[in-house]
Amino acid sequence: MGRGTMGAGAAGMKPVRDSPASILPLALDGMGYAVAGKPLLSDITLRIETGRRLIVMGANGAGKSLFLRLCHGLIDPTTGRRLWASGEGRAEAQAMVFQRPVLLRRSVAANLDYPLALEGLPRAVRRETVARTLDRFGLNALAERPARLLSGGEQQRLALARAWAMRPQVLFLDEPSSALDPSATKIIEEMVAQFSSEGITIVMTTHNLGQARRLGEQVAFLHRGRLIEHRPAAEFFAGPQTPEARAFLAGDLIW
Ligand SMILES: Nc1ncnc2c1ncn2[C@@H]1O[C@H](COP(=O)(O)OP(=O)(O)OP(=O)(O)O)[C@@H](O)[C@H]1O
Repeated sequence: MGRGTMGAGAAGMKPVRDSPASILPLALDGMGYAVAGKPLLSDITLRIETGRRLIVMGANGAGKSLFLRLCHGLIDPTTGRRLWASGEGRAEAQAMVFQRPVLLRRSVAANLDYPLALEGLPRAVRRETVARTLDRFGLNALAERPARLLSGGEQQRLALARAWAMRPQVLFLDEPSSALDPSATKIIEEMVAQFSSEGITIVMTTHNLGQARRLGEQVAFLHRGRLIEHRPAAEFFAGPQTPEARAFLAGDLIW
């Protein structure tokens, strides 16, 4: 893990709120999503366990982004159920980061502060949290820069740092490094691995098979809106059980 890149460790980082009850595991029970009667996701049943790293894979249009959006609660299932252990997936216990980060037209520091303020945290706690987050992720030199003028890699680092500062129990990542070069991708992977080592549950889509191998503990493979494999990553990569997943992995080798 690139300590130099990441700055100071998490030791001493105070949670922004008292230890809340776990919202996980998340059980999806026959979950589906249809638009105008057309099913886009069908009959998804799986459990997302506390502290795991689940990689969601599949070809373009397989339903990966919809899957994340449904889990996170941006949209609701039209069939089946999404059941958090806590009853509700409290918004403050989850975060989502997209392929293209959604940043405010403000400084880097203000982008970190904003969601903390929305949470109603006192100014002193916010100031300390922002300072520690900047320090931890090597963002000090960028603190006063307009966030939207950062490079793509810096913007994504900020988006992940901002999510982390909220101390989520589960982080949904939708192709967080697909627009980035290899060195920026490496930093994003290091951040994800650190979050995971702190106990944050990771649910992530990626088209990068190397990344899926490096970060995945479990793989959920979607094909045309259906979950056709859900297994430990090592088993999945050693021998996918379905012809669709085999073809997908073979395609990557040919590429
Ligand atoms: N609101 C919507 N209305 C109609 N169709 C939709 C809607 N949202 C998504 N779709 C369709 O559902 C399918 C799955 O979309 P989704 O974005 O989840 O795919 P994906 O696996 O993330 O693909 P990619 O790898 O290209 O990002 C696609 O065919 C998409 O066009």
